[in-house]
This record gives sequence, structure tokens and C-alpha cells, in this order.
Amino acid sequence: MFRGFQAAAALQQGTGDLSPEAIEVKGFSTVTSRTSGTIAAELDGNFSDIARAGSLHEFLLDLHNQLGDIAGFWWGQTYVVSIASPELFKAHAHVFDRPGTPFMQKVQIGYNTNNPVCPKTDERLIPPRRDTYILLNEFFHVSGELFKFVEALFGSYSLQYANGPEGWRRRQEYSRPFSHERLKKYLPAFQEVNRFSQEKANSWKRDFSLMFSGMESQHIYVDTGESPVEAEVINILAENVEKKWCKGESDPIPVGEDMASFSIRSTLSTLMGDSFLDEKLVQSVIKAYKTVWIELERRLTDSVPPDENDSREKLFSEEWFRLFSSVLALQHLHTTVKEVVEHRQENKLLDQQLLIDVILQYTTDEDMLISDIILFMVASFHTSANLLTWAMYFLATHPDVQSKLHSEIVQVLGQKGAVTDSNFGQLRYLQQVLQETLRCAVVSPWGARVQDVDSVLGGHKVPKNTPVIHALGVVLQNEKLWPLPKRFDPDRFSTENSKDQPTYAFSPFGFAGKRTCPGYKFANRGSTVLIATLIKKFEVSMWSDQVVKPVFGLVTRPHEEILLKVSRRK
Ligand code: HEM
Repeated sequence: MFRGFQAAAALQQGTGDLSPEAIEVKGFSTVTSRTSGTIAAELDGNFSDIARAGSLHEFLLDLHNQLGDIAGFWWGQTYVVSIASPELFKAHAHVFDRPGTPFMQKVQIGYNTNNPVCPKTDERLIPPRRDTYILLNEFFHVSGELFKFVEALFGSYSLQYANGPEGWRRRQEYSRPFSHERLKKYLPAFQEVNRFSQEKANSWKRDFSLMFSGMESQHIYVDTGESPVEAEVINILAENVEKKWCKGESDPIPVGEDMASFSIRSTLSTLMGDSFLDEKLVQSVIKAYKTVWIELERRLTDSVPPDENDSREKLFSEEWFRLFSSVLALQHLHTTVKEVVEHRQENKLLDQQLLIDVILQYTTDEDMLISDIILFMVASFHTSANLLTWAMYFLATHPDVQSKLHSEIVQVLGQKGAVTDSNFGQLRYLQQVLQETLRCAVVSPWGARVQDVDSVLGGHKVPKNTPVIHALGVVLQNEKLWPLPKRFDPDRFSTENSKDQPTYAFSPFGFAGKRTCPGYKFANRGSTVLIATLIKKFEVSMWSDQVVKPVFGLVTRPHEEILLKVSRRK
């Protein structure tokens, strides 16, 4: 039995009090303190239960299955409450603040290492002294606080941790580049970026190679008055994937890799400006980002620190090596973003409407700038890439859905047309496919909020400062709301079938405090363009009878690369 179940038993006994003091919690194991290197009597709470379940999402599925829509458990030493019903989501929909207060001090990366080897050279790293290892470990380690593990990547000053009036103000400002009207205004900015790139290309020290290899640069930026340029840029990127697929028709297509490449490029080029026309820079960001992300996800699922005498300790040097590489990769990401910001500042463009400009207008604090840019990059890359990967997987394994989708695409776009602002809304079934993918694959399994006052939730007292997890994925898999929840069926989202869906039953982008995902339209538009482009031209199926299992981290990904077979449609 989960220890969290004991905690939540207090609810069933009718105490109505969710404070940890009101709940009897027994049997916590002791773990090693990394800092001191000695055994300390620290509570690991339900970490080992979470590890046993496989992930926080799977732990929450069991927890709510056994205890109902509201339950408590221990995230390390922090007592947290989790909610999993449209009604409880509604009751929490006004809460803005997010848990995980960061250290309010400057984050230093790299520490006092004597041998910082540039990740570009790939030179073998020499392990430094043990105390440096401990410092690095502390830097990355999941502490008792939710979201702490992502702090190393996003930085203490990022929007992720911004609460109260400042967080609210920042959030409002950063939403500007994602409004429909603003998307339209990207057009002159992009044209300017394009002209600027061509003029300045030769004077840049970097190898300037257009990321859209094989295409003329003037194709990248459209000059029609009405359609949002973002969709046009994404159209070009989608065509790029399409060209690659045309070439490799007899080979298996590594779909995750191609979807990641598309989503990273579309994010960087539409939100971060012309620096990312440099293919080498894009590649180095992808490499560094992957290294850091792998480490962070590992920390989420493997959240109990190793015991001094643990066998993992024997892997000391390997672990150190991996950790140190990720610190260097992180450092490289920070340096790159700093250069991109400087480039943007030095070369002021006429129409400063990109996300990077909005962030630059909001703050001059270097830490905040870099943190927020990295936050948006990371929040966009991984989620969009996995949404696309899962959508392709479901289409490959559901030929009937694929065929219906193909008919719609041909009907709306014709044989040659592209997705535009005006025909976007007609791709209704494609929207259903994306919605059902978000639901069925549980792309983003959970969120969280906190309040600095005592509150009541579902009739239970929640003490102030108790993090409340929004078990988004548990609700998306609730069989009362979604019969046969594991079945992929886009018709659930038809106008007819969805009219009785309770509000908040489908909240894949969060729902609370007007702080839902700011990039949801962006992700939706990009995915629509890419899927329409590819499915119009190709029939996709699985390359082999590969069994695909999901790994539920902060974002849900397949446990291994999915290989697709693509055949050009007649
Ligand atoms: C399939 C795609 C995506 C999914 C499923 C997704 C999901 C989410 C979720 C669940 C949250 C937490 C919301 C909450 O706390 O209530 C979030 C936050 C966020 N997302 Fe997304 N997201 C996606 C794409 C994107 C894209 C494309 C961008 C950027 C262009 C983005 C940027 C962000 C940012 C910056 C936050 C933090 C906002 C804040 O702290 O106020 N996301 N996303």
C-alpha cells in the first residue's frame, strides 16, 4: 500500500483536514544526505512508491483509483495534495501561483571546476575532486520541492517560478506574441529579418547556411497581407520534412527525430529571430538541450538520492561523467542564448514583435532574460515534438482514422494547397485527431498550484503553502468521462459527442489562474500544418510490429524511437 494512502485515509475518516499533522504517516525510509555524505534521518516520503509505480503520473493513477478524486501524499518531505476531477479543477481554477519557490540567488553554473571542457570539442572530461561532484549533484538534485528539478534548466528567475503580481504581469506581457492579432504582425518582422539576414550573412563569423537547405531564402517569408506569417514559415518547414520523407521512402522513418527537428526549428525561427538561421547554431542547441533534458528526466523518475553504500555509488565516475557533461551542456545553452540576445540587441529591427523582443522589452536583468528564453524553448520543443510523434503513431496504427483524415485534408486543401489562416478552421477532423492524441497519450500529465492562505477544496481543509497537483492525465484517462480511455477515437471530439463533456474534463494545457500554456495555439498551428502536409502526400504505417510503450515524465514520450513506413499516395 502506498504511504500516501495512509495520508489520504484521513479524508475517508471524515476529519476533513488535509494537513500533514492530522495524518498518521509511518514507515518512511532513511536516505543518505548528499551534502554531508553521511546517513541522515531524512524522509523520502513516497519517492520510492513513485519510483516503483514508474512515474508520478502512474503513481497518481493508482492513488486516485484507490482513494478518489482528492488525496494526499509525500513528495520527499513536502506534503502535497492531488486533485483529479473536473469539479475539483473548477474549484481550483482561480489559483495562479505555482509551487517550487527557487533559491532567490544568482544561479552559477560550472562551479569551481578546473577542467571545463568545451562541449563542442567533445574532449574527454577528467573527473574533478569529489566535493565538486557533490556540488554538481546538489545543483541538479530533486529536492523536496515540486518543480525544483527543472530549476537547473529554466533558472531561478524564469516565469515558471514567477508568482504574485510580478508573475501575473510578466505572464500578461509574454502572452502578447501568441495572440491571433500579434501572429499576423509577425509578417513585417520576418520580412525584415529575411532582408537583414541576406545583407549581413557574409559579415557574420559563423558559417551561414540556411536551415531550409535546397530552398531559396525568399521562399521563407511570404508577403501576403492576411495570413499569419508564422503559419507560412511553418509551412516551409513542413515541406522540408516532406522532402526528406520523399527521399527516404524505402527506409524506416525515425518519426521522433523528425518531429523534434521540426518543432525545434519552428520554435527557434518564429520566436527567437534570425540567429537561428545558422544551422550550426541550431545543431549545437539541439545537442546541448538533449543532454540536459535526459539528465532532468532521469532526476524526475529516479528521485531518491543514492545511499553512500548503494551500488550506484560504485558507478561514481560514470555518474559524475554524465552529470558533468550535462552541466557543460547547460552552460553552453546559456552562453548561446546570451549571444543570441546580444545579437538581437545590437541589430535592432524595425518591428520588434517576436517573443525574444517582448522578453527583452520586459526586463534588462540578464538572468531573467536567459531563464525565460530557455523556458520557452524547452516548454515548446519537447511538448510539440511528442504531440506530433504520438499523432503520427496513432495514425500509423489506425488506418481508418488516417483515411478519414486524408479525405478531409484533400477536400479542404486540394492536391496542391497549403494550410492558411482562412482554411485552418475547416480542418475539423484534424483538430479532433490532435485533441484525441493529447488525451490518449497524456502528453503533459500534470501541473500544480499553491496558495499562501488556508483554503478548502472539495470540503477538505488545505493548509496554506501546500502544493496542489493537478492530475491532468488522470482525468484524461478517467473511464467515466472517457469510456474505454485507452482507445484512440477522435470521434469523441466531434461536435455532437463533445457537447456534453464537462468543462475541465479536457485540460491538456492546464486550466488554472489564467496561466494555462501560453503556447497552445502555436503548438496546434504547427502540428496542423505538419500533419496536413505529410498525410496529404504519404500513407504512414508501422515499419515493423514494434510495441510502443509510453514513458511518463514531465512530458510523455515513447520508450524508444518509433519507426514508420511511408509510402507516397497515388
Ligand atoms: C503539445 C504541446 C504543449 C502542451 C501539451 C503543453 C502543456 C503545458 C502545460 C500543462 C503547462 C502548465 C500549465 C499550468 O501550470 O496550468 C504549460 C505551461 C507552459 N507552456 Fe506549454 N504546452 C505545449 C506547448 C507549448 C509551446 C509550443 C510553448 C511555447 C511556444 C509552451 C510554453 C509554455 C510555457 C512558457 C509555460 C509556463 C507558463 C507559465 O509559467 O505561466 N508550451 N504547457
